[in-house]
Amino acid sequence: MTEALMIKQLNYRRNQKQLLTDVNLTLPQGQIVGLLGANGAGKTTLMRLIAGSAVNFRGSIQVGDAGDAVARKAQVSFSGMIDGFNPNWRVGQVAETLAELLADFRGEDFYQLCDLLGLDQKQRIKRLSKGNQRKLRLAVTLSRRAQLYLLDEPFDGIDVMTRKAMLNSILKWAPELATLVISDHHVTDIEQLLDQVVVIKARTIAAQAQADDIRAQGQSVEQYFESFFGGDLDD
Ligand SMILES: Nc1ncnc2c1ncn2[C@@H]1O[C@H](COP(=O)(O)OP(=O)(O)OP(=O)(O)O)[C@@H](O)[C@H]1O
Repeated sequence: MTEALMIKQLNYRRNQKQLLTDVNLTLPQGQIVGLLGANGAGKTTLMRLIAGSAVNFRGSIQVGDAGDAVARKAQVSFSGMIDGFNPNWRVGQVAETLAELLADFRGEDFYQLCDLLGLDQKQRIKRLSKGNQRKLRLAVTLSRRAQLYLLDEPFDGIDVMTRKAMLNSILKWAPELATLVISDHHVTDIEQLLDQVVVIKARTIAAQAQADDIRAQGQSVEQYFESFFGGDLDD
């Protein structure tokens, strides 16, 4: 079986700073994976590298059959993709533009997701509240047909009701065979979704485990995650 993601000996430096060291990670198809780490651990950096938004690393990153950054961009739907958009655009314009740029963008899915999440097509990006900006990111990310979805802290600053709507969207819209990686440092937000947990600490992968195995040992995913930090969430 083709793995969804295979990373070997990934090392990445920026501005004379080592950001990731000897990262090895393999993820199977069809799982929801929590990428858990403290602030500054390297979650966003790792996602940008996988998505092909950051380059010039050592080692290899393979998404399905796609190895180079251009090929990976076509296989990975990354929530950070929206960061370069014109803040004056309206929500509807985002969809129109993406439909022109990306062969795998599904406008119908996007409009349905917007309805489900209560997003107004006519609102300009810059006028959206923080929560609505997070919803837009989620809608854009899930509206692509990709092998791998990377959701970078989708629930940051999100209230409980909105979080429920977003969790439902993820469960409903994530294609069965795709793999979803969700980064977070508040494990409780995503614990119920997770099949697998990857802990990133000190610039590398500290652990990888199936959520069911953690629970079978009488621990919650949150307790498991916290056990790597001894109550101190510094990376
Ligand atoms: N271009 C860069 N040059 C130098 N350092 C960088 C650069 N980009 C990120 N960093 C540093 O790399 C580290 C990892 O950052 P990253 O954003 O990947 O962490 P994170 O785990 O996503 O954190 P958070 O949970 O706070 O979002 C941080 O110390 C950050 O300051």
